[in-house]
Amino acid sequence: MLRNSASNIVKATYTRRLYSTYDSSSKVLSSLKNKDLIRTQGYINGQWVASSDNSTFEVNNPALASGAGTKIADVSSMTTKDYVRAINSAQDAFSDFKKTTGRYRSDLLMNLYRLMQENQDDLAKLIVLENGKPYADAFGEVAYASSFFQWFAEEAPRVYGDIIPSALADSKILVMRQPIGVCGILTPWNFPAAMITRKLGAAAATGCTTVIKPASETPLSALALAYLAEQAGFPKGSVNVLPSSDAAGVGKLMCENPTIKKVSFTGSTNVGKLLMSQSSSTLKKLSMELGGNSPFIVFNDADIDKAVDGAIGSKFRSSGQTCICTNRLFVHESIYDEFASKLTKKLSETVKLGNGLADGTTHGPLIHGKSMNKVRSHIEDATSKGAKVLLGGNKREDLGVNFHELTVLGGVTQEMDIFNEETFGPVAPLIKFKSDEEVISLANDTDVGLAGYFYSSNINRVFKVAEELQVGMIGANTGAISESALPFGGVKESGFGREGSKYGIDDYTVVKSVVLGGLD
Ligand SMILES: NC(=O)c1ccc[n+]([C@@H]2O[C@H](COP(=O)([O-])OP(=O)(O)OC[C@H]3O[C@@H](n4cnc5c(N)ncnc54)[C@H](O)[C@@H]3O)[C@@H](O)[C@H]2O)c1
Ligand SMILES: O=CCCC(=O)O
Repeated sequence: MLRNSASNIVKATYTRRLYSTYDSSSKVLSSLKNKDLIRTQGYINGQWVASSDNSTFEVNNPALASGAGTKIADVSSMTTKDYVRAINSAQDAFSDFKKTTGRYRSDLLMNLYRLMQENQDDLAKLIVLENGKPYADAFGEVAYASSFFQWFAEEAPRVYGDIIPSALADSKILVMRQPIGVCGILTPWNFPAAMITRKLGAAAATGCTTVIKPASETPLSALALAYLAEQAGFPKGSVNVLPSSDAAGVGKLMCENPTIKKVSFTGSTNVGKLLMSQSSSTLKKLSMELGGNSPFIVFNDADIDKAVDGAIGSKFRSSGQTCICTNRLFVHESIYDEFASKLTKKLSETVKLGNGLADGTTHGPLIHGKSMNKVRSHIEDATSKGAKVLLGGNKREDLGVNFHELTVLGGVTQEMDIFNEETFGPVAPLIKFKSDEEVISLANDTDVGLAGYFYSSNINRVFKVAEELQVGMIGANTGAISESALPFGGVKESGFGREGSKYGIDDYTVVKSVVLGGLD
């Protein structure tokens, strides 16, 4: 589904081993080729340490969310005291790391990229265990995640300054870009590796040091990356990874701590707003990659078969649990019936729900009960207001408590919750439209603006709609936009800052100007 597919980025052999649907998590862990990747303690100042109060939390497999074999591991729950130690060690490390050359940091990042390739199969299995996505998607995520290290390895030696002519004949203005300092990184569970590498790659390329809190649902992938960073030769203190069950306490600390100069967060808009208010006391530089409500528009001149494929990829990737997943599917009234029937037919012929490590699985479970509740409430609200279930519509408790059928709803309108809120689950709501003006206005009728998609064969329409949609990223005639070269980020309440791409460097640097006088 990703343009950075495993086949064209990472050459590691796809050595999938099939598991029975109900194999315990520990059996899968014990099958990993590189057991050193399995880490359950925090990584501070180059050392693996338990939490200062010895507390731990459970990491569970969402595909087996009840019964034997569910628990994957007990992981140290690092306290705010541990975080302060990590922040101080990152500050100590920064004094040397900021002086290293871009070429040196490029080599470190390239080492890490290669190590991820070598361990791609094991890293993918860890992702399946803790996130639930199918193995092929997890394998693709490792490729996608590692591509940020490759990308930023290539950017690290190219963090250029500038020379600006002065108004004074005897002066010149020199502009340099310097690393901002210690960065706090807070990431979600839906891409346990890629949301970290997209931030860590840019930070390390510029000479920043980092303190990383992975989501408590998916700390094992993050700790495996910390181990690989150690192997890649990152100096002690330059990368610290601290799992914790105290998200609110750690978030507040990171925002209020004066040593941390930047916080980068990926997650929901509500938590983003809270972090922004907590950061006001230190005027912290922030990057916010927040929630979306992506429109997907099929115009009457679209190639319908391609639009169906694009919609399936964009809506149901990771069972609808990505921030750029389609949330509202607008279809022109003249092709609505044909599109709806082709979409439901293709889904019913190709989808197999199940454990991500089982043979043939195309879609895995939701992450937890909170997500299931949102999916159920959106379906129930929409059907109570007149929407029709065209496909799916039910839980699949026979597979596990977190499984839900891929669902298509017809006749969705603006009054329904699903139109106005991000479902973050496998429900595609179809909405009919008549004119370009109407659909652009409907698509923009939301407080958030992360991604948008549309299919049209008319080049004039392509430019017009691309200009009119209020989003940070657009897929025109494609439902797959993610790659390291893309400036990733949103507008409106989807946040600010751009990750990946050449712009990704900007958020981790500050501009310093030197007026050089007396040059006559
Ligand atoms: N824009 C993006 O790139 C992107 C990527 C993934 C997810 N998301 C958004 O995230 C949401 C789904 O994920 P979620 O429900 O787990 O989001 P969430 O905001 O609840 O959690 C995201 C992360 O923030 C942490 N967190 C929770 N409360 C916190 C607090 N008070 N202080 C600091 N950290 C805190 C969580 O532990 C987790 O690691 C969706 O809205 C989705 O669009 C956005
Ligand atoms: O969910 C957020 C990130 C999705 C992506 O990078 O493709």
